[in-house]
Amino acid sequence: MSSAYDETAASKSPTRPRKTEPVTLAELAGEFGMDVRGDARVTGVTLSSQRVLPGDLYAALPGSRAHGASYAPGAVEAGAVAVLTDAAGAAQLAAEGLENTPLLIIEQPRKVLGALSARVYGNPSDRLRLIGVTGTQGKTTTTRLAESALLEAGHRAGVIGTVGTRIGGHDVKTTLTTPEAPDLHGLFGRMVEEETEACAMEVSSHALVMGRVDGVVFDVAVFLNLGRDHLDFHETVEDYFAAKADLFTPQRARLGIVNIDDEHGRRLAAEATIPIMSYALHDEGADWRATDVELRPDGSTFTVHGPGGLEFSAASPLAGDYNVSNTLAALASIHVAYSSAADAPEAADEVVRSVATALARGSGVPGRLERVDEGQPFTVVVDYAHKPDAVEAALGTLRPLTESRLIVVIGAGGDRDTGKRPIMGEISARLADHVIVTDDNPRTEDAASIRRQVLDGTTGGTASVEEIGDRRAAIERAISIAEPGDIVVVAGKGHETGQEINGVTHPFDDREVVRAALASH
Ligand SMILES: CC(=O)N[C@H]1[C@@H](OP(=O)(O)OP(=O)(O)OC[C@H]2O[C@@H](n3ccc(=O)[nH]c3=O)[C@H](O)[C@@H]2O)O[C@H](CO)[C@@H](O)[C@@H]1O[C@H](C)C(=O)N[C@@H](C)C(=O)N[C@H](CCC(=O)O)C(=O)O
Ligand SMILES: Nc1ncnc2c1ncn2[C@@H]1O[C@H](COP(=O)(O)OP(=O)(O)OP(=O)(O)O)[C@@H](O)[C@H]1O
Ligand SMILES: N[C@H](CCC[C@H](N)C(=O)O)C(=O)O
Ligand SMILES: [Mg+2]
Repeated sequence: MSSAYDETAASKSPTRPRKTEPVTLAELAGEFGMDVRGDARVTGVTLSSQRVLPGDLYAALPGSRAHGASYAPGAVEAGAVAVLTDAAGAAQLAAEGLENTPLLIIEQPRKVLGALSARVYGNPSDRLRLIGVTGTQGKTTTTRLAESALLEAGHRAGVIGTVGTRIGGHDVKTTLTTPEAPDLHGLFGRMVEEETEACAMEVSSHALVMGRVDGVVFDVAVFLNLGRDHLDFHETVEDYFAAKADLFTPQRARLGIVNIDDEHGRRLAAEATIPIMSYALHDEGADWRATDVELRPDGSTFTVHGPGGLEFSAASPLAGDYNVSNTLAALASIHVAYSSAADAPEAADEVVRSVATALARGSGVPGRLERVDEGQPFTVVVDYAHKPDAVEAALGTLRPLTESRLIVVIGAGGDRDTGKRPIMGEISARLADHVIVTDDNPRTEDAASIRRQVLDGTTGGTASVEEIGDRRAAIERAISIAEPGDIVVVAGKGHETGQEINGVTHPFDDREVVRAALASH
């Protein structure tokens, strides 16, 4: 290995390994069946011209807005030593005056991108205990719980998902829930360098369809549930199920942990082509069960029953029975991840017992039933519920915990599935006492029209309803009317720190806005 590579910009980027063994275009072309023009020694891969580091292979892929080849000149300027593209991209490069740039050419380059990225970074995922979590609801919660409890129990753990990435307990900024394959394998490479043992990551259905987890074989894949979501991206629920089910095939995972309380989970357990272990709160036939469940406003305790008579107690820092289900999934997947052939037979039992004890010491999950407490005589909770099942779950959990009134501030995001809007309005007006319909991220849509669609759903409910478009004003109003014993829920944005309106993201954090409102209450 040349020590020069330690001097590259990669050594300063926390999203990449500091050191990689250079690989030549000729080697990559041979291994992945690509045409090659010229040669270069590649030390990294990226899909984004804006994140090129010197020595990178820039993957110029066709997209929905542009062909990546249009950004190749910028990529080369930033230090890319070669470009991976298709025939159309190669022609575009020539037209842009980049005819001498070393090239790898293949039809459908996205199909090789995952395996190629893994190769460039030295297949780091093979050296991690990898947990991949899919489902409509609960991915962030489950992965973050797994990571924080592993850390608390003394294991070096990482997590990748909607709230970003953490390596050894340190935040690393990533933007997609499931990063693109080159970024993902780079992150794994860094995790291996940081001596990470285990990584829990969210696998979105977009990621599966777009090949973002290609080149990864998960030690354990987890299926939480399937509800209404992303019907803007997947044409039918059947397509959406098929996208998620693809994770439970031998090329993607060695074993599946599946929630059989969920209708689609039962179907997956029957149809999957890898070994499956089931978990459930309600189905007594499941391999992993939780009994003696005690739900409190600030968390829950329960007894876990696993295979082979394994039994231990667990205490989760999160309220709600759905979070008991998420926690059970996290514990079962940790047990599987620590039960590889190379481990001593009892090792996984020991790990999962200590993790279950550590859970309550771990942090909660940002923006998931997150309480904002400034000593006020009522409760304020910020929750990322932005889909019908999530609104139902969060409000359904808080309703029986409410001594007086349940006040909900809610909206819906623009440029996303429109069908969910009235359903979210209906659920709010049925479960809450007072609903304030406001803006979420309008994106490029007319905010008033989105609110109208949410309001349309509220008409048959028992709650009183008002409309305040400005989200800050809506939150201030909710706080101003709250009385002792009330619970105020601010739904939809959770951990988000910005509000996107017409392409501009304005700083906005529900938790901070609540704190400011409480200060002047
Ligand atoms: C539908 C979708 O997922 N699109 C993703 C896709 O876009 P695209 O293929 O259409 O790309 P494009 O914008 O036409 O650009 C073409 C190419 O030029 C490149 N480019 C573009 C601009 C530039 O300056 N430089 C540059 O190199 C792009 O990286 C891309 O490779 O490839 C892009 C590059 O990686 C992604 O940023 C983009 O995600 C967009 C931003 C997105 O919003 N994705 C969401 C829907 C998403 O993936 N969400 C899921 C889960 C959500 C959930 O369940 O909650 C997630 O995993 O995050
Ligand atoms: N198992 C569950 N069943 C139903 N609702 C849930 C469950 N877990 C979490 N929720 C609700 O869904 C919201 C989002 O949870 P979380 O962020 O963990 O899910 P996610 O799958 O990562 O979502 P996203 O795809 O939007 O990132 C929570 O704030 C809560 O309201
Ligand atoms: N990953 C989700 C986040 C939605 C968050 C919510 N605040 C909204 O804007 O709808 C999406 O992009 O669909
Ligand atoms: Mg998530």
